[in-house]
Amino acid sequence: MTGPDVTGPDVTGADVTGADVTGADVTGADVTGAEPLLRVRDLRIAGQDTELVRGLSFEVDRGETLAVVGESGAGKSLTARAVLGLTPPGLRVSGSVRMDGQEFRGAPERLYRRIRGRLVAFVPQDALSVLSPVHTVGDQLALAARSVRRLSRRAAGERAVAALERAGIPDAARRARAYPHEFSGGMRQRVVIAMATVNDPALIVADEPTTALDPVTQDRILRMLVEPREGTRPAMLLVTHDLAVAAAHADRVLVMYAGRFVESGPVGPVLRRPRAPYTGGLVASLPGQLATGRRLPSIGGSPPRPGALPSGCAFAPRCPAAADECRVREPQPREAGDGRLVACHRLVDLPDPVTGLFKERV
Ligand SMILES: Nc1ncnc2c1ncn2[C@@H]1O[C@H](COP(=O)(O)OP(=O)(O)OP(=O)(O)O)[C@@H](O)[C@H]1O
Repeated sequence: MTGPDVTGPDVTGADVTGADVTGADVTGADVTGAEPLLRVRDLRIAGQDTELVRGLSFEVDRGETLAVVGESGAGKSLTARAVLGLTPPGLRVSGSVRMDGQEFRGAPERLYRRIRGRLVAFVPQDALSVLSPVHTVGDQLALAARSVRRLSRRAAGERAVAALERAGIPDAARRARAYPHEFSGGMRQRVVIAMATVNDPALIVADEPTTALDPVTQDRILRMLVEPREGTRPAMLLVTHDLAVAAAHADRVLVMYAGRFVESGPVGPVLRRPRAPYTGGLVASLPGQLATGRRLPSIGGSPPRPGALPSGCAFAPRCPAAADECRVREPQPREAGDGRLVACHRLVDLPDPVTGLFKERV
């Protein structure tokens, strides 16, 4: 199925200028093996009279973790939800969301229900809330397995136990008959991982799944979510406000600001040598920078409300490098080498990295 918007002009829209991004396969209906697992093009999510996500394009390859970072309100969660077909009611979504070569944006809910679990699984912010208190853990896992596969009760039960075992729950066959409240906090988290992985999804969408947990537990859960199964590692779209989590778990990072694309690329280079001033500001305010004895720099001000965006680049009012052009036109993503895309008018004349711009700010 190929939605009309895949071939429409919106998909190759003006805000994606890099040759790789508008590559030949963007408009082609032919799906080749080279297509990434997830390809989002010109995603727009609008409320009553404000655009909340504004023309976002990105890709996630098989087995790769992409962290989506940015301050509160950047549109990270809405983007994740749009990928899952779970955008809150009342919001309008346009653009293209292709998974495994198939267009899903605008697909009927019954199609999305089928792919959620089988192709893509969701681990929400309040991950523990996905567990029902009135059913045994084994029944819940078996139900999740049967919702996407034709399985006998027995086979689904076996799949449930195998998922619990893989998630590190000892004596899984017996524990499958217990209710969530009978598990300790740590074991309940493992049950959630079993739920997310019971159908071997190719992509896991995780929205700040571990924010409330201590760093060691956080680290373990994120690793377990993408543990290879039968030699294949699931891909992950990881929404986080924590750059340290992104650095530890992601292969690539996508930085968002006020619903827009700011910068993307391999996580090490982007965080070590940010090129967009906004990324530079985020990196400069990492607590780790304190260890060097510098004052903690920060980006002055706060992000604009969706209904009160400035003209031009939304970051310009907070940007120490903003020029006249920045207050007039929104920058489009441009190739910046090393698999990097950067949306900044001043890309070519700013220091590389841009972190220094923020050193003297408090
Ligand atoms: N259902 C909704 N109706 C109207 N506006 C919404 C709705 N959901 C989110 N928004 C607005 O959309 C913008 C982006 O929200 P989103 O939750 O995606 O941000 P975020 O980057 O995930 O932030 P956080 O890190 O705080 O979760 C915010 O301004 C938010 O207030």
